[in-house]
Amino acid sequence: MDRQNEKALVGEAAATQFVKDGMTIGLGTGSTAYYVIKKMGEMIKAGMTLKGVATSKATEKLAIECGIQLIDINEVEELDLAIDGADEIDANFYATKGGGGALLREKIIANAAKTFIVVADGSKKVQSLGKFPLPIEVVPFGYKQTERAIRKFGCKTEIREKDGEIFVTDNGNYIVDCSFSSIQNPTQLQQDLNNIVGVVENGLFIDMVDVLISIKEHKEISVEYVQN
Ligand SMILES: O=C[C@H](O)[C@H](O)[C@H](O)COP(=O)(O)O
Repeated sequence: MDRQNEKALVGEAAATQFVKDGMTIGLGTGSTAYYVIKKMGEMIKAGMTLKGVATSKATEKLAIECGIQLIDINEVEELDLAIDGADEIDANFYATKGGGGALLREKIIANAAKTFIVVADGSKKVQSLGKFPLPIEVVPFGYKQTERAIRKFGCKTEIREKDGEIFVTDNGNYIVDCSFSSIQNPTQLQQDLNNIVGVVENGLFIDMVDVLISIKEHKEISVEYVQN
């Protein structure tokens, strides 16, 4: 099975198996979450009533195209589910996110959800996190100072760019992409990174994933429930 098919399969499985009539859902960002949102659009056309909270402006646009009624995160106390992709996920179900720059809103929305579901093609499962650069959202003021402070944790850093310009997140911030050869203690690292002045949030999602829907050996869907 190729990667695109895997993304479609896990995304559609998340929607059909977990999304129920009347729910309010956190809508993820990226090429895997895309299939969840598309499927939800079909479910609404077939008669279901659903509301969504978007994790990015790109997702907002897609959700509107799919006929999903969007509400503001501040209008709800909690969400029934949030369904989102990941850049990497390890055997402890610790994930990294933010490849698309949406990590801050994604983390706020995942935290607000009763159940946080990650949908991941087979390539996302890793022994230890760190092969994919870890995104960290920082405020623009003094970003080079913040970047230097991040580097003290043993990574190479790059300020993310798009079309030759510094990439700006939906929140008006920058992203520092951090290459660690391997992240040894993700729990400690996420705390240390968030203690740096100028860091808004990091892309480590520790003890947050409740369900992982992925593809086993590039063949079949696997649904794993996590005890947090
Ligand atoms: O900021 C983007 C998100 O964290 C994405 O969910 C993550 O990068 C995975 O994206 P994709 O499903 O496109 O690989």
